[in-house]
Amino acid sequence: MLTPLTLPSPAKLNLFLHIVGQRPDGYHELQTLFQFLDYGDELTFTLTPGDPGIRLEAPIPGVADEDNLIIRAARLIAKAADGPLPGVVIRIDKRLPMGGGLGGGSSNAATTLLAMNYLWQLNLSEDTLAEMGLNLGADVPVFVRGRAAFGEGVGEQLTPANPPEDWFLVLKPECNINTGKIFSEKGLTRDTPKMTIRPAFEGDASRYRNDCEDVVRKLYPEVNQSLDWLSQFGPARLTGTGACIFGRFPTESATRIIWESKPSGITGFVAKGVNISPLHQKLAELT
Ligand SMILES: C[C@](O)(CO)[C@H](O)COP(=O)(O)OP(=O)(O)OC[C@H]1O[C@@H](n2ccc(N)nc2=O)[C@H](O)[C@@H]1O
Ligand SMILES: Nc1ncnc2c1ncn2[C@@H]1O[C@H](COP(=O)(O)OP(=O)(O)OP(=O)(O)O)[C@@H](O)[C@H]1O
Repeated sequence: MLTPLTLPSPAKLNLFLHIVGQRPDGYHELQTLFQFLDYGDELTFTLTPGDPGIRLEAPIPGVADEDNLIIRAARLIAKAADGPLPGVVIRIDKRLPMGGGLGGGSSNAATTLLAMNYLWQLNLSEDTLAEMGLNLGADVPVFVRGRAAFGEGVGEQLTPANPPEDWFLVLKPECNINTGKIFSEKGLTRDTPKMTIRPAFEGDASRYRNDCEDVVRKLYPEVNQSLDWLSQFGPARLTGTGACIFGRFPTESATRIIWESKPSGITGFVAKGVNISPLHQKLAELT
C-alpha cells in the first residue's frame, strides 16, 4: 500500500442567492456569490496497486455507494485514462451536514476529481475537471476552481470575486431540506432583476438576499426561528436552499461569544470565510 493522501473538502456559503429566471428545462438561473469556509469534510485516498477497484472504506449512512458523489467522481475521471489504473480506497471524515446548503456532496466530488488527477497523474486541465464536475452537480465547478466567485447560469459561469474574509457562525436547524422541493415551490421568487457582475467585488452586503428564504421560512419553522434568533446580532442568511443559516462577524472572538449563547439543541460551527479553497492551499503545498 502507498502513503495515504488526506485532503480537505471544504464547505461553501452562498453569501447571496438571487433567482433571476427559469430555463425552458425548468432549471433556475441564479446569481450568487460563493465563498469557502476553512471548515469541512476530509477525504483520505490510498492507492492500491494490487487491486484495481474504486472503493469507500465505509459507506455514508443513507447514501448507496453507487450514488455517492465520491465514487461517481472517481469513476468519471478514471474514464479519461489511456491504460489500466491502480485502485483506490477512500476514507470519508464527514463533518458537513447533508442537505444543509453547504455543498458537502459537491465538494467531496471536486476533492475526488483533483485528488485522482494528481494520484493517477492524468494531467487534466482545470477547465476539463470543471466540465466533468458540472455533470455531477451545479456546485462542483466552483469547488474544482477553488476561488471565491460570482456564479451565474446554474452556478457554473464563474467570475472570481474577493469578498471580505470574515468569520461566520453557521447553524444547522433540526431539519433537512430537499433542493428540488424548494425550486418547485409555487411561491418562490423567480424574477429578481439581473445585476451587473463586477470582477472586483465591492458590493454592499446590506443588499444581500437569498430568494429561497421566504419559502423556506414558511415551510420550516425551525429555520424561521433560527433566523430570527441569529438576526438579533446582525444580518442572518440562508445558504443555498438551506437548511443551514449563517451570520457574519468581523472577529473570531465576537463570533464565539454568540456561538456560546446559542439556544440549546441546535448544532453548528464557527469558521472563517476564505477566498482560496483550503483544498487548493493544500494541493499547492504538494506540488
Ligand atoms: C442551491 C445551490 O446550492 C446554490 O449554490 C445549487 O444551485 C444547488 O445545485 P445542485 O446541488 O446541483 O442541485 P441539485 O440537488 O442537483 O438539484 C435538485 C433539483 O433542484 C432543481 N434545481 C437545481 C438547481 C437550479 N439552479 N435550478 C433548479 O431548478 C432541479 O429540479 C434539480 O433537479
Ligand atoms: N459524498 C456525499 N456527501 C454528501 N451527500 C452526498 C454524497 N454523495 C451523494 N450525496 C447525496 O447528495 C445529497 C445532498 O447532499 P449535500 O451535502 O451536497 O447537500 P447540500 O449541502 O444541500 O448541497 P447543495 O448546497 O449543493 O444543495 C445528500 O442528501 C445525499 O443523498
